[in-house]
Amino acid sequence: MTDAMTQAAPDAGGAPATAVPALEVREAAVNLGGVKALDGVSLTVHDGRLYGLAGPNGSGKSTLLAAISRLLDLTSGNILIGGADVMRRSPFQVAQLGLARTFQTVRLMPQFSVLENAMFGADQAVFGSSFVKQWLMPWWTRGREAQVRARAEAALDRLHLMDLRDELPLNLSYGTQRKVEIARALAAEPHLLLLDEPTAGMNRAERDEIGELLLRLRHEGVTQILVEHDLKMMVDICDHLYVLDSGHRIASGRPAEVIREPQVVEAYLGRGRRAAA
Ligand SMILES: Nc1ncnc2c1ncn2[C@@H]1O[C@H](COP(=O)(O)OP(=O)(O)OP(=O)(O)O)[C@@H](O)[C@H]1O
Repeated sequence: MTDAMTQAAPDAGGAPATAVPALEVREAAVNLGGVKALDGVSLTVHDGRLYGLAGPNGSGKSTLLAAISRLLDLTSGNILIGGADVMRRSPFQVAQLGLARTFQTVRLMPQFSVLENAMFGADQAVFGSSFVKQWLMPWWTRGREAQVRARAEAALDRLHLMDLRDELPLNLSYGTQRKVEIARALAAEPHLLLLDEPTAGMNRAERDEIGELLLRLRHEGVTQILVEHDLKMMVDICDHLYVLDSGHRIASGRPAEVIREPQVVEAYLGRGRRAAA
């Protein structure tokens, strides 16, 4: 299916396509140490929808999220967030466009409490780059701190983590640490949220809880891209599914239909068959 068809299609539960997409990836290519981690990938993400990004190990999903959040350079191609050219901006400036993300491996700061970790997520969104004000106007800083704390507490509350606000991350289970990471991203009150395997290491109940949270965020208008190996979860909650394989986009469309496409089945199963042979 082409992107033009994707935009015209009445995706299940999706909001109408807007004139300026929340995100456009145009022919993105990334070479990493001689490997074509991405090779001409294009995709379009519309406001307020929940997109799945699937693909077997090494297909380029994390590389794509890293490029969108400006943590690595494209070799060629372009990425636009709300029409703004990401490649001309620093990661900080990209966050200012309303982007927040979680990482494949937990990246909490172990010496800080759960609440303080969540406050880091809100910090940049509230303080922006007004460093001079922070030094010269302590009363301004105190006011902003209260805002940061309130946002962090609201985000922790959404994930039922307020009882753990004073704990250090290392005292928490891996699944709970992942939830703190999601809270940190939510504390930024993002418009576009990238989630790299947010349920890895979680039990079934925790996965269901995260699935419900992402659906709630979707109903609140947060545009999301979810990288996830659990295809059932993708089918259950995503409006649209993109599938990568070996750095190429191999499928795009309604999740329940996409996972049955022969090239998707081959990408997931063929690899296992070839390895077993
Ligand atoms: N720093 C790096 N140097 C060289 N090659 C890399 C580097 N990081 C990733 N790659 C390669 O780029 C390709 C895409 O990797 P990427 O991590 O984006 O895949 P993925 O779909 O996220 O995989 P997974 O599901 O296992 O997380 C793989 O072939 C990987 O080995």
